[in-house]
Amino acid sequence: MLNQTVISIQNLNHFFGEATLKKQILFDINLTIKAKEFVILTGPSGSGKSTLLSLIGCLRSVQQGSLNILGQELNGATKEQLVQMRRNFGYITQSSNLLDFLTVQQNIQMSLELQPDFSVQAARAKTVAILESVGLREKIDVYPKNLSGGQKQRVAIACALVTQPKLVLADEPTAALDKSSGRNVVALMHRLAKEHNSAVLMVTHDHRILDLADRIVHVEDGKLGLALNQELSLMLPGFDEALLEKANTKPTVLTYASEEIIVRQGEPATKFYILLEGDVEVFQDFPDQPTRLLNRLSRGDYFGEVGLLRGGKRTATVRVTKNSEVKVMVIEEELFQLFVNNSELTSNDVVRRLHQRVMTSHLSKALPNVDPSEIVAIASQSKGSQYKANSIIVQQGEFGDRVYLILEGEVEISVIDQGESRTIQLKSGEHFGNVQFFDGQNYPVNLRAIACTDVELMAINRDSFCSLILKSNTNSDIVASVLHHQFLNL
Ligand SMILES: Nc1ncnc2c1ncn2[C@@H]1O[C@H](COP(=O)(O)OP(=O)(O)OP(=O)(O)O)[C@@H](O)[C@H]1O
Repeated sequence: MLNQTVISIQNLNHFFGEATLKKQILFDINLTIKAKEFVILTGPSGSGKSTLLSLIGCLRSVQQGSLNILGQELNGATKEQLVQMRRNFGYITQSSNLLDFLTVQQNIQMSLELQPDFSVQAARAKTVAILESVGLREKIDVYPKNLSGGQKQRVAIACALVTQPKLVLADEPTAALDKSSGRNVVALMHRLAKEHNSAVLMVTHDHRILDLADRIVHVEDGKLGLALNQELSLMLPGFDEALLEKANTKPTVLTYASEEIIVRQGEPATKFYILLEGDVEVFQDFPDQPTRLLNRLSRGDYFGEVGLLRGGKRTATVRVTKNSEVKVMVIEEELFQLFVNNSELTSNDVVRRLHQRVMTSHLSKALPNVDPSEIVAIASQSKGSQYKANSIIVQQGEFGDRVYLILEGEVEISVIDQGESRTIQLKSGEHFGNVQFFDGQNYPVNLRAIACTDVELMAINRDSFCSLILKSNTNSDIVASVLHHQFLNL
């Protein structure tokens, strides 16, 4: 049910006008949308978005090509069949199109009256429930003129979703709203559509809500494509369109099938990848250990930066998750460096993720029994920091509320143990911290840490680190040895 195809369009063309005035508006459109997907349709004015939406909404007849909705072919459908099909849809337009002479409840009830199993009692219960989910239960008997713009749109969402439609079509639903109400309205629509298993196709020019989409498609001159610039601006916060225009290379899109390998550990790194659709898994091979799953990535993630910024070799293998199909935007190294070098925002984001990933890899190696998602969660809360050679990282006597994991460089640790001073050299992948961690108190540290070279570290919150160590305790000997070796017996 969840993977059910709601819309399947193949080779769709559409024309306006007759004879010599005949003009093609849509060209060879291909698009599939599945249940629960939230798809945003963007494109310049006059590019054909509304025409496409009206065809999908069964407000026009298909002229050429295939438009299949919920398993029914609509090329050749009669007017009655189109009307019948529309009952499966919810519509949300720019201005809420509520009827001013009806109360909120009566407006919502109108949507329900078209349903075959309509009953007044059930309709009232459904209306109350949907108004509760849009946060407007107390407005049930109010007339639309007494609602704000954002509240009207929330009622419009209630009208569109109360029938649990398989497909919601939204045309610029935030156009009349300010930034925060616009975003709230779309976030609400997103949540409710997922809860009701509805697919959503939303036309918008509003760039502030693009990150809420599962997928963005773009119409230009009647042709459909992926919205690569919009995707870039979502993933790389300092994306600059002018820079892309000047660059010698442009991003391309590649598709990979279930379980196909996109990058392989050990191979040279020359490209950066942005995940547009589907899911991947990241694996790493460590010497003398079984291959380990490090991370699962989905739309909204990128990968490939570790190899490009560290040593030029792939440090992990990225493989398409079983039964997923993946679309990635591929960016050549030169273009990636251009983005990173020209934007502090992008550079910070990429370096932050790189630190988290190197940390994930080190911790996964040290703690083989911990679920990768727990390590990723702690890595995403940890902070990277850099120290110049000879600088002090931890001063003896400071409070020890964190553990330090060395990502790059070497650190010299001095410990005074029973009146005797001992020194040890730690390197990338090793960690240090307070010896008394495990009784929950903040004791002063009895060690001093100095950077021997330039050093990059991740500071991990003490309690998070302890919880990870304790979760790895399926083999208590390993835990005991990790603790003993890393903290007690320096
Ligand atoms: N009924 C019609 N007869 C002739 N041409 C039309 C008709 N409707 C739309 N067009 C033309 O088709 C093209 C696409 O229009 P459409 O409304 O689909 O664009 P759009 O991308 O939705 O634009 P906007 O973002 O401004 O709403 C435009 O060139 C428009 O002038």
